[in-house]
Amino acid sequence: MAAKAVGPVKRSFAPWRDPASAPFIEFRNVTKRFGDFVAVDDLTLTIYEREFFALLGPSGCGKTTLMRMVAGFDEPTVGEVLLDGQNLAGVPPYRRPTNMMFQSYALFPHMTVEANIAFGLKQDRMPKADIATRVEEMLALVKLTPFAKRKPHQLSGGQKQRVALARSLARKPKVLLLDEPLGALDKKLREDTQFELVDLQQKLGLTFLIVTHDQEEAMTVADRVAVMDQGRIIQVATPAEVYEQPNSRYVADFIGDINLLEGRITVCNDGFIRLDCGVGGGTVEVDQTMDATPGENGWFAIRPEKMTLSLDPPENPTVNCIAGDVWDIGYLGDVSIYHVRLAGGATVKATVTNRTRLVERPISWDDKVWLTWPRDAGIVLTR
Ligand SMILES: Nc1ncnc2c1ncn2[C@@H]1O[C@H](COP(=O)(O)OP(=O)(O)OP(=O)(O)O)[C@@H](O)[C@H]1O
Repeated sequence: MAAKAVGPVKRSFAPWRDPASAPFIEFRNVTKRFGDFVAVDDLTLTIYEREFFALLGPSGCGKTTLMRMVAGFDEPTVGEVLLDGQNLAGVPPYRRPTNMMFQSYALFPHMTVEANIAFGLKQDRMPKADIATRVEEMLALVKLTPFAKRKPHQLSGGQKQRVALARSLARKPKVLLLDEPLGALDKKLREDTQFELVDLQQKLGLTFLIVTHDQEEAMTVADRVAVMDQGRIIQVATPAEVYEQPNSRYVADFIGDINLLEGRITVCNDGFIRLDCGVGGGTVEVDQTMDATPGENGWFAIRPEKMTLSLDPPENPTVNCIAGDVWDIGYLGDVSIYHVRLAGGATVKATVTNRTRLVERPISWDDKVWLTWPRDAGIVLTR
């Protein structure tokens, strides 16, 4: 993910920081077992109204199961799921103010776009005239008015995705549940659609819960992200927080690219930590406040784009400076990723932005280089 910007700049919306905010979706000590297998493990989570919330994690970590418990396709084995203060236990899916949009879209192939959008409304026995108005409104919302009479096979992947979205929104759910909604789209269309989704969510003022294993997608669309592992939430925070202040090696490593150097904490004062990373990493000093004791093991975590690579040694190389040899260079166009092998044998990645069009490579294979960084560039993790 390199030095990519962290999502669109969002409104100043942060109900999770306000103790007076009422929870909207609440998981209270929820466990979900399938036979002996624990898919969700004693999980507690609060999501707020109008939030765009992303569940992120590797395959099988329980993301979809969580979402299905909101939709009513699964019930918790233990614990409660509440929506707007109401316990959802026993409420069937069609009685819940939620709608789930699947990756496959599940459009009816023999029906036109407008008939697909109208389907749920007919089932709800909405008066015909109202259905027509609502369908028109939804078509305009997803910019598909000219395609109303087409069948799904006459649409592109992105258009089908928008029909599915219009159909999910037609019944005006309070919560839209999106399970890998953009999985079928190519990268470029996917990126455009992510911004459209955010736009739509803000325009409608709805709560969106998205499941994805694409971390860039989660970072782009979400107000907050929950990073999951084996049925548990490891960290819930804004995209910038999970990127800049991961609470563990698991989160640091799952989101973007990161270098982890193991060491021993030698000094830990208020706002300052020193770590001895041995021959490979040298002495690291970090501006950070944390609970740790000298002597404890720690990991210095730093993103590749936060290191400066140089052919010349720095003037005062006592801390936050390591030397190594360029072992590999990955040219990605916008940036190059340098793999630098340290004396101890470990490899560190550093990203260099290719600002000029020059194909000249000032730093090349086997060059001896120095990596430096400021004291606020990385963080120390103890788990
Ligand atoms: N109906 C079921 N019966 C038995 N096991 C299930 C059932 N549904 C899910 N599981 C198991 O629970 C775990 C979590 O599944 P879930 O679908 O929630 O994962 P996920 O994080 O959404 O994964 P993916 O990203 O692959 O969709 C998996 O190991 C899965 O095999």
